[in-house]
Order: sequence, then structure tokens, then C-alpha cells
Amino acid sequence: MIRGVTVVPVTGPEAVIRDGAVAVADGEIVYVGPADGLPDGFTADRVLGGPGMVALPGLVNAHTHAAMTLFRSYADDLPLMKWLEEAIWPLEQKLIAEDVYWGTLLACAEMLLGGTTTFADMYFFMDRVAAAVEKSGIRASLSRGLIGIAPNAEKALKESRAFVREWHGRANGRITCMLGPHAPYTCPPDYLRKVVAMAAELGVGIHIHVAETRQEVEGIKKQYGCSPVALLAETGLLDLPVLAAHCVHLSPEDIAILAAKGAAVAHNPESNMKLASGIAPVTELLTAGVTVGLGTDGAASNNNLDMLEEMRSAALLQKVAREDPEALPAYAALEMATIGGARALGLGDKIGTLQPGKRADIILLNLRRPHLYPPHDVVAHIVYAAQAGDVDTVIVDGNVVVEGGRLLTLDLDTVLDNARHCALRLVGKPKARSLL
Ligand SMILES: N[C@@H](CCSC[C@H]1O[C@@H](n2cnc3c(=O)[nH]cnc32)[C@H](O)[C@@H]1O)C(=O)O
Ligand SMILES: [Zn+2]
Repeated sequence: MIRGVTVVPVTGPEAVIRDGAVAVADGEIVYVGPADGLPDGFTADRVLGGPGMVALPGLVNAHTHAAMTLFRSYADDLPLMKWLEEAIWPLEQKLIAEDVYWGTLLACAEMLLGGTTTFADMYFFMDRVAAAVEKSGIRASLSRGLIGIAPNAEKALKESRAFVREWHGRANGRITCMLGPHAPYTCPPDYLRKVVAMAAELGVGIHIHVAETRQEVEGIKKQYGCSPVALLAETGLLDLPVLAAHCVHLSPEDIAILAAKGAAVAHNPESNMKLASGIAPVTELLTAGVTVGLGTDGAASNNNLDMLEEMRSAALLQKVAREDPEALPAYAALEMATIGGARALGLGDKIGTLQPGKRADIILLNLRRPHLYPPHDVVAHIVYAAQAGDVDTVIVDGNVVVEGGRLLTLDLDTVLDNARHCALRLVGKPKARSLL
């Protein structure tokens, strides 16, 4: 049980419970409300919380490549295609299973300590990613990245099927799976059709990068005579549950298609800013009724996995883009980082708000900090002023994994040392400013 806290359940813009309580049994939330409204005779084996603490749903990072933490600050200040083709993809050729395991554990440590309880990942060596998720105690939706034009395209598709069969629903349901065709520019329509057939057969959704850059949209138009979104609709991909990352360059028709098909978008404002990809039409997407989650993308293009910071960036970016301070208000950003992301991952019934019947993915922020005083507006504080270091407690699926700002599931020094060792082997000769 959590008590003596302010509860922000993310069930409505005004829903704030002062002196609230959240009770959990068998990993499920059984009560959310005022502390004095708890059922008579309710006893708890363990009581968390205290003055100055705020309980809210764990944050959902709706798009990342966790093991790319190993490439953090390896290649900065480049546009997407140059970054991918000249820096990242050559290094990824050298990745071994061990690297992905330690890189993912590093990401899980960073995310949990910053209040993220769920992430959507697209990468490879996914068995190792799943093992890291299982060990760290975080929740994740995992997709094996598929590049249709690569020599391993068919093999990767087979691997995906085996991966979904083995891992979907594992770790007490903390792990779910999707198929991960990388993007329309790396997966030709015929390949996408095979992915669609397999996803339908397995009963899983699809995680894909869409309309990330102007160059992508122009290339697809030239090759197929339509937009990336229209091309995906044509292959039948949008008839399945879809998590579309980026969606920066969309026409009004594209937005209408996404809305009509019920596709969800993962908005990644910091990655989009850093790679100078552009500004996603988040306000228009929300107005059209599209589900929008929030993601960091990989640490190599962000360069952190901090969802509190990402909420702030999302809100500020919409305001600047539209020259409208009322655009994407604090509560809308908080929704995107919680229930929006949960829905985008197909987990809207399970997580994303604090409500009875949902799994207990709960975080406590400590508001008794100089930069969070005085607390005029708790939601504005969470979005505009809080930092990862304010996360005190993290609960995933009813298990306490962070307490007093310390990770209980992993030995941090071991994770850091192994990640450094992997990074050093990958780059060979460190660059001048490297501290490896
Ligand atoms: N190369 C893999 C499959 C790709 S996994 C997903 C890929 O997405 C790449 N990636 C990361 N961020 C972005 C982005 O913002 N846009 C496009 N691709 C990205 C990432 O580097 C990785 O190569 C194989 O051997 O089968
Ligand atoms: Zn990505």
C-alpha cells in the first residue's frame, strides 16, 4: 500500500487526490482514493509513501532501441541518413549478443531510475533484450527489427516468429511482442505484406518507423507515387494494431488515414530535434483522435532515456512550432507519456493510469526539492520542473524495483563496467574526447 501521498491517477485533467492511497494486491491495483476511504479492515504487509511524495502511473517510453545506449555520444550532430549509414549501421555490424544484453540492461537501469516502467523496443538479438527485461523487472513490448532489403531479411522474419512464440506474455505478462519492420524505405511492399500476414497469424501488432524525414517522404513518393502512410495502408499494414514511430512529415490525408485505421503514433521530440528531422503535427494528430504516445528513440539520437524531460520537450516544441503557449498543455503531455503510450503498445487496459483492475506500475516522485517548490500545480511540476533524480520509488507489476532512488534489481557498477567494456571493444580506438 502507498499512503500519505498525493495521487495523480491520470484519469482526467483535474483528478488529483490529496492525502491519497493506492492499494495493491497480487500485482494489481485494488484501491485508488482518499486514504480515509480505504475499506475497513484493510491491512498491508508493506506501506510506502510519505509527505511530499506524489504517486502517478509509471511512464511509458513508446519508442526506443535500448541497446543503443552503447552508442551514446558516439555520433552526434548529423542528419538521419548520414548518421545511420556512416556511423550507426557500420558499428551495429559488430554487435554481438553480449553487447545487446549489457546495453539493454544499462537502458533498463536508466529508465527505471527515471520513472519509466514500460518501453517499446525495436532491435536485434532480442532474446538477450528479453533476458535483460526479465532481470531488471521492467515491462516491455519487444520487436525484432526487420530490414527487408538486407541479406538476412528472410532469416530475420523467421527469427521474429520464433521470438514471438517464445516470449509473448512471458515474465508474468511483463513481456509482450510485436513485429518490427524497420521503415517503408528499408522494407519494400512485398516484404511488408509478408510481415502483415505473419503478424495476423501470430495475433500481434506492428512497430515501424514512418515518415521520419522529408527525404523519406520524397523518396517513397518518387518510387511508389504516394506517401509512406498511404503505402502502408495499401499493404494492409494499417489494418492491424500499429505503433508508428515519428510520423513527422504527414499530410492532412495521412492524418485522416491514421485516424480512420486506429493506428497509434510514437512521438519522439528530442530525437526529431537532434537529427533535425522536423516537428511532428502532434496537435493535429490529437485533434483527429489519433492515439499518441511519447518516446525517447535510442540514446544515440537523444542522448538520454529520460521521459520526464521528453514530456517537457514535447510540450515546449508544440508551443514553439505553433507560436501558441496553449498548445500541448502539461496534462496532455502527461497523458501521452502514460495512458497514450500504454494504448499505443496495446496495453491500455492493463497499465497507463492508476485505477482498480490495472497492473500496479506506479512511481513516487519526491516534491520536497527546491526546484519543485512551492507546489502550485502538481501536473505542471511533473511536466515542466521535475527531473529523473526526483524519482524515489518505482513499482512494476506490483514489485518494488527502485526505492529511495536506488535500483534493487541490478548491481549498477556491474552494468556500467560491462557496458563500458562492450563499448570499448566496439569502437576499437577511442576518439580524442572519449573517456572510455
Ligand atoms: N540491423 C538489424 C535490424 C534493425 S533493428 C532497428 C534499427 O533501427 C535503427 N534506428 C535507430 N533510430 C532510428 C531512427 O530514428 N530512424 C530509423 N532507424 C533508426 C537502429 O540503429 C537499428 O539499426 C539486423 O541486423 O537485422
Ligand atoms: Zn527509432
